[in-house]
Amino acid sequence: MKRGFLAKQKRKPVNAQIPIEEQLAKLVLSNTVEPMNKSASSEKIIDPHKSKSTAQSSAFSNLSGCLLYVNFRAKEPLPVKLPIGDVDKSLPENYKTGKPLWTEVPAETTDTREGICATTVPPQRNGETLADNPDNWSECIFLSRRLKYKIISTPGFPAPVPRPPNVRHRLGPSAFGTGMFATCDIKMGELVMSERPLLVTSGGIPSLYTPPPGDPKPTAAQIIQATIQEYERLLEYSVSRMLPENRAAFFKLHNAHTKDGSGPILGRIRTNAIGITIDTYEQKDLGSVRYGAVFNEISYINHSCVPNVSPKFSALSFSSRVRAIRDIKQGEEILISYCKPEVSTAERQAELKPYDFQCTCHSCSDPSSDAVLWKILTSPLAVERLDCKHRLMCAESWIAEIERKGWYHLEVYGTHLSIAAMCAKVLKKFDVYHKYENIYEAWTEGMYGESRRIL
Ligand SMILES: C[S@@+](CC[C@H](N)C(=O)[O-])C[C@H]1O[C@@H](n2cnc3c(N)ncnc32)[C@H](O)[C@@H]1O
Repeated sequence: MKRGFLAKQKRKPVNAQIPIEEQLAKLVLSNTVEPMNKSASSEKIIDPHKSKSTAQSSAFSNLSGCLLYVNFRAKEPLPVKLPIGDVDKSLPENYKTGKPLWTEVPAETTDTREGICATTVPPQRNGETLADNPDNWSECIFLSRRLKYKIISTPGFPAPVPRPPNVRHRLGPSAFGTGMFATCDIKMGELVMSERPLLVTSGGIPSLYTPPPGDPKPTAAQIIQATIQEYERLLEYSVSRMLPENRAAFFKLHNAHTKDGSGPILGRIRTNAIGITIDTYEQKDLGSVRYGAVFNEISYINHSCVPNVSPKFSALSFSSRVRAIRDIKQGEEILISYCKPEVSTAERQAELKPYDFQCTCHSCSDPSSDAVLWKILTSPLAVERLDCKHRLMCAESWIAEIERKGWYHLEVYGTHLSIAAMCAKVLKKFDVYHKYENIYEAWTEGMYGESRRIL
């Protein structure tokens, strides 16, 4: 429990010695709502255990494109908010677009150098259409050419996009525009649908605009606007590589960013992209990096702070699987959370601002929900000192409370399921043990895309 109002927020010190304009000149544009760390933006291989926990903690975070990162000389990048709403869109005086800073990477690349690239995953050969590959292709902007090589050289790549045995979802009108709905009852852990993204964009865009020497000093806001413009050019190139039906599907998506300087492509990314973790296999190491993905169908899933599904990305099939984290009834709307789960109502509402709506879910509407959330998040500590019998009773009452609230997206639900199962085993209540073990396995399948056993 390191996030949200439980966390002792360590604010990164702003480097006072370096003027903001200079810091902004080395701008890194991030799409994810989570601060990108150095390992993510440089695609460094990271500890697989750590990468697992990152994947878990970010299972629900959507991508709002609400942060800019300034890669100034200090060690940690400084996050700066991307503009939202009706803002001054003036550009630096004498602003001209520069030379493109990206390269195109051939289909079966073995290029492992650093550098921004626009590429297609899986490799698409000249003239291939959806009839040749119904699983589709993703246009990608990677911060290093090495990432594509790592993905396509993973043994077993590309695995087919997994499908449920029958179609379990449809798109249709919802209270929030278009949404996704269940076409049959779906059990906790089951696959609702899966899909390869239309577009995958880097978590960070380094220094796409630098004011020419001798030019009048631009303001911080002008540098942000120029960077957004440069980024849109790269995005235009990537979108121009799409199959026409994919491009049409992309431009059909909602754009909540029409007044803040975002171009039509960045605006759609900020409205519709979902944070994904790309885990790749290279020699004996797992590399894990954060990107953002826009989908033909998954991007129509609306938000609730009380979601009923979790999307999880697999690099092997290069697709996201949407699984139920609780039983879903036929006709129910499928909902994900665009914000972090374990934070207060005010923090969630602030995170949702770039999507341009006010959440009215029952957690947001209930003034007592923050206090209950706090109690639930700290509850495993309270049961720690109890004997097995009372620990089981307490864990069961927290499980019931979480289920009443519908907060299956909280990791603490899994904690209490495993506490209850382990206590029941010690007390030789094997029917109770199996009950919680089964729920735990189905729930982990839904939450993390893999069924985990209680050890
Ligand atoms: C990723 S899109 C979802 C699909 C969208 N409903 C559509 O018709 O294209 C995100 C947008 O959907 C709307 N939306 C999603 N969840 C919402 C909610 N809980 N309440 C109100 N509007 C919501 C907002 O306009 C938001 O910017």
